[in-house]
Amino acid sequence: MNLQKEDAPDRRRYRIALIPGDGIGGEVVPAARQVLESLGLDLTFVELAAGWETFQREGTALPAETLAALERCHGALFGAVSSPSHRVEGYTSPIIALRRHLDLYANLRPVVSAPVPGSQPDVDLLIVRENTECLYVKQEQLEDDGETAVARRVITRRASARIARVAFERARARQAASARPGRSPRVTVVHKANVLPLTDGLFRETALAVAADYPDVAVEEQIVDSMAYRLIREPQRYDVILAPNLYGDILSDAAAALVGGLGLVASANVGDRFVVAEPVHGSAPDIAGQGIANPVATVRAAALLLAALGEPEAAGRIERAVGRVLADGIWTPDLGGTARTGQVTRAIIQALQSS
Ligand SMILES: NC(=O)c1ccc[n+]([C@@H]2O[C@H](COP(=O)([O-])OP(=O)(O)OC[C@H]3O[C@@H](n4cnc5c(N)ncnc54)[C@H](O)[C@@H]3O)[C@@H](O)[C@H]2O)c1
Ligand SMILES: O=C(O)CC[C@H](C(=O)O)[C@@H](O)C(=O)O
Repeated sequence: MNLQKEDAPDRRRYRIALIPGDGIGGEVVPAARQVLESLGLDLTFVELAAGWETFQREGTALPAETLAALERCHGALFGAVSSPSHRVEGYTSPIIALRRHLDLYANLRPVVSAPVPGSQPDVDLLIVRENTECLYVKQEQLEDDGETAVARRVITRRASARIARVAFERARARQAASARPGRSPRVTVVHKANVLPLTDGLFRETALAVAADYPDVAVEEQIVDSMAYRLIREPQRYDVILAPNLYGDILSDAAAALVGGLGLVASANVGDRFVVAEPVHGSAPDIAGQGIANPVATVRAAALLLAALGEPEAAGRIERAVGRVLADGIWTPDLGGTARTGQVTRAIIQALQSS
């Protein structure tokens, strides 16, 4: 008997947390939810609070109920939060807190050419960003004189080794999936060990030691400033870029600019037991509330979430539908178009249904 997937006894159910957050998070997460709902998978959604507005309402940016509810979910889709650029007593970025709390130690950010204005051709790279330490331990202090501020930057061999393994494993997997036909897999280790030989030196040394276990994957190293330069000059030469937390943060926004912008680029925060997918962009206060946010990055984040949950086929369907909509020129203003968030979302759902 040929069972429809919906009738199959082994059909898996997923409980997915949605955390819209602030600003355009409240526009692009509902858009991605509609796309997920149109797939015919067995998904239930739980909407959870976090962010600046939550902080103003409840005195915490990441309520205990949100953390407790996440325990009962298979994975989460996060929108974006508005973190203030000045110190606010009691506020801490919920996405940074979630990464550490859930030990989501790998931040995976695929950057791929798109059929949109401003995208470089033939870019297909993956930024593998360490996601738990570096300056993100957030241990800052103002000295007694009030004139000097100090931040602690932590790099450990353990975290460097586990993120390096992720990078080399992904390089292998990308090769197997022929992400870059005819080219050998390669990991570029980013650091600033010429100036920071202890912290970045440890990251570099650990990554190069892990490389020895992957003789089939080429390894090279690149100092972060020249990495920024070469990334923009010749993005096509890169495959997997392995970076400590802050360098990975900065390089991923720069890389997004090479393929059509922040409206298109997604990421998955992955640990051994949980995944939180999110767009690379923030809450975009400059366009929030206007209905013109590009939903593609968050829709792609939903695809990364499904892939991480073990539904690569559904993830591939979403990616192909997004590709078709972009190729058809259905673009929000960030891409030079006039489409609104809802139009792009409906076009993606239509493309899914006709596939
Ligand atoms: N993971 C997160 O929650 C996250 C990530 C980055 C920034 N932030 C926060 O977001 C806030 C705003 O930061 P920012 O302005 O520096 O960066 P941003 O990423 O929010 O915006 C940068 C620029 O890109 C544009 N943009 C971003 N996403 C877009 C989309 N989907 N469609 C169309 N245009 C888009 C914005 O309009 C803006 O011009 C800050 O408070 C910051 O702390 C949060
Ligand atoms: O603004 C925040 O609360 C977090 C921003 C966040 C980061 O990792 O620094 C963002 O830049 C990102 O790349 O996810």
